Order: sequence, then C-alpha cells, then structure tokens
Amino acid sequence: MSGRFITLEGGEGVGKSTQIRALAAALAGRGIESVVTREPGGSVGAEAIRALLMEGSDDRWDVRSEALLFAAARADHVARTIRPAIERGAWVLCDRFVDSSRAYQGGGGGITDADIMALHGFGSLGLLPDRTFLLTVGADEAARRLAARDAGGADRMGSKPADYQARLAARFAEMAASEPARWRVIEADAPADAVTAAILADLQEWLA
Ligand SMILES: Nc1ncnc2c1ncn2[C@@H]1O[C@H](COP(=O)(O)OP(=O)(O)O)[C@@H](O)[C@H]1O
Ligand SMILES: Cc1cn([C@H]2C[C@H](O)[C@@H](COP(=O)(O)OP(=O)(O)O)O2)c(=O)[nH]c1=O
Repeated sequence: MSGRFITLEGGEGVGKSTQIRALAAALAGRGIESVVTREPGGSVGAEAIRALLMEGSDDRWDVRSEALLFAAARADHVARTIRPAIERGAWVLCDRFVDSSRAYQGGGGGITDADIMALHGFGSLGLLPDRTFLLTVGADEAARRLAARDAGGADRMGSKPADYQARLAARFAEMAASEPARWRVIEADAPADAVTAAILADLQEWLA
C-alpha cells in the first residue's frame, strides 16, 4: 500500500499536535506505520532553521527573509523525512506545512500566494498533502487552551495579537474553501476523542 501525506492546519492551540498523536496511535492499531512530524522542523537541518525562526525578538526577520527560512526548512524536511517515508509506504502526519506559510507569511505577512507557492515549487518541488485537515475552534477556547499550555510564555511566532489570529482564521477558511478536494474543515471545540473520530471517519476510504 502506498503511503499518504496528511497535514493538520489551523491557529495555535487548536489541538493539532494532540490529534496527530491520537491519529498515529489509531494507525498503529491498524498495523500502519506513521511518521509524526511538524513544521518548522522535522529533519536535522530544518530543526536548526526552526531555532532561528522561533527564538529572538519579533523583528528579528523581515517578512521576506522569514518566508525564505520557512521554505528552506520545508525543502530539507521534504527531502530528508517526508518523501522517503511516503516512498516506503508510511503515512506522514505533519503538524503544519506550506499552507501555514500561505496563511502566516502570505495572509498575515503580505507575501503573495503566488510567491509562497513559487518558493515551494523550487524548494520542495511543489509537494502537496493528500489531505489537509483545518481544525477550527472559537477564539475564546483557543486562548484558554494556549494559556494552559504556554503558562511559561509563548515563543517568537506565538506572540501575535488577536486581530492577527482572526485574519489567519479567515485566510485558512478561504484556502479550505478554494480547494475542497484536499481540505476538510473539522470543528475542534469538541473533546479530543470526538475530534479524532471525525478525522478517522474522513480517512476511512484509505483505511479500508
Ligand atoms: N479537544 C480538546 N479539548 C480540550 N483541550 C484540548 C483539546 N485538544 C487539545 N487540547 C489541549 O489544548 C492545548 C493545545 O493543544 P495542542 O495539541 O498543543 O495544539 P496545537 O498543536 O494546535 O498548538 C494542550 O494543552 C492540549 O492538551
Ligand atoms: C510552518 C509554519 C509555521 N509558522 C508559524 C506558526 C506558529 O506560530 C509557529 C509554529 O509554532 P509551533 O509552536 O510549532 O506551533 P503551534 O503553536 O501551532 O503549536 O510558526 C509560520 O509562520 N509559517 C510556516 O510556514
């Protein structure tokens, strides 16, 4: 059986990493190997770039440099981790991918979608997921979850104001609507196991 490439997207604190862990367990229960990974990061080189992106002051990078760093990290991640895993038949479960660049550096940061996709075409040969789940939660619930998780303080990318988060949510919704064959929108306010069940129900056609 060929591997699948699944990504989870959405704002911070919507439950992406929680769901990826649950999906990996569910796949393991069906005898399917999965590779759990995340962006920025997921390979040695990309994790080194992650440190450049996540640490330091808000204005450490201008938006173009930042977009290039995310694209460079992704290129390494795709070449070293994602493509080899898919080629050996594993499922890759990835917390964020190019759609996060489209939402954050594109929608939020002002780089055009065409430019983000051009960087992706060069760096990662345009690889796209087989399925992308957009997890959505109300702003209050997301704030509650983040406060609980990040009691020790947010990182550089996580310290953005509420109106920025609202623009991001709108941008993600727009991307999902414009490419319905790849995206599924999952309301993730529900308890974690109900969210996992909704995702697995959608993946059923590939699990049968
Ligand atoms: N469905 C859920 N209901 C309540 N809390 C949740 C749910 N999913 C995740 N959480 C909690 O919310 C916080 C953020 O979840 P996390 O999976 O780290 O989100 P993300 O990876 O999207 O930033 C964590 O403390 C996690 O335990
Ligand atoms: C992959 C990617 C992430 N980001 C941002 C989104 C997050 O704020 C941050 C990743 O932080 P992280 O703590 O890993 O994610 P989360 O907060 O979702 O659990 O980097 C971009 O701006 N562009 C990208 O291409």
